[in-house]
Amino acid sequence: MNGRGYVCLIWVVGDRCAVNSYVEAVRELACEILELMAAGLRVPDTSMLSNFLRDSDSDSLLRLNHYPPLQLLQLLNTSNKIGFGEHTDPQILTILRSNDVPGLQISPQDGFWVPVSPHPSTAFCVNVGDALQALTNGRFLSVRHRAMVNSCRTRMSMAYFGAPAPNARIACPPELLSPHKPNLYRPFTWDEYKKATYSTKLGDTRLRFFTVQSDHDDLSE
Ligand SMILES: O=C(O)CCC(=O)C(=O)O
Ligand SMILES: [Fe+2]
Repeated sequence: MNGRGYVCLIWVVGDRCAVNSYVEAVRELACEILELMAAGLRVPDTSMLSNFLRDSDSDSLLRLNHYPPLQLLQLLNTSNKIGFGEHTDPQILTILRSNDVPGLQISPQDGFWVPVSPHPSTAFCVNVGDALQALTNGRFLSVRHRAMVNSCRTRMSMAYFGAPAPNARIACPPELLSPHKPNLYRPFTWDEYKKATYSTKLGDTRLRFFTVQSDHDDLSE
């Protein structure tokens, strides 16, 4: 247990070849999605977002989550139905798939949770992360989500988090700025954002430390 519920984080060490092929394929998918998003935003350089993931120093990662069934957890005298507490993903884009056990929920609005049905053989769930929200000046919003445990079945999920390189500068392109849409976030590096992530709680909205108005906010408050 890692203090985030009953999620068991496994860093992949098994069949490297299969894992590498999977990561390459989902990275390509994420890049194509980001290029379509950039085109939709009419950014002249449509690879401006995908380049972050293609960078050889990209901090992208693959995470496997394992949620034992509630019945089993109750034998251990714990009955927390939340497997992974509510949060937004800090990175640019997440490509997630799970086995056929439901559990993922998204919150389009405070206090409301909408279940996302699993489609293990036909569909991925794609989450906008905080860095993409900043890069698009809030045109795309990072989605708050959580994962519940199932009462009798084990749930497993696999998430590819497409991230920038540590020293990459996260700044909205000038084409997305106008007097009516001024910059919401000050430029920051991915390293700075990761530090903010580590020094706050899982469910915190860390982008607030990077809003233009909060230039002088103290992370330790
Ligand atoms: O297991 C899930 O469906 C969600 C996992 C998740 O949100 C994460 O790993 O960041
Ligand atoms: Fe997540």
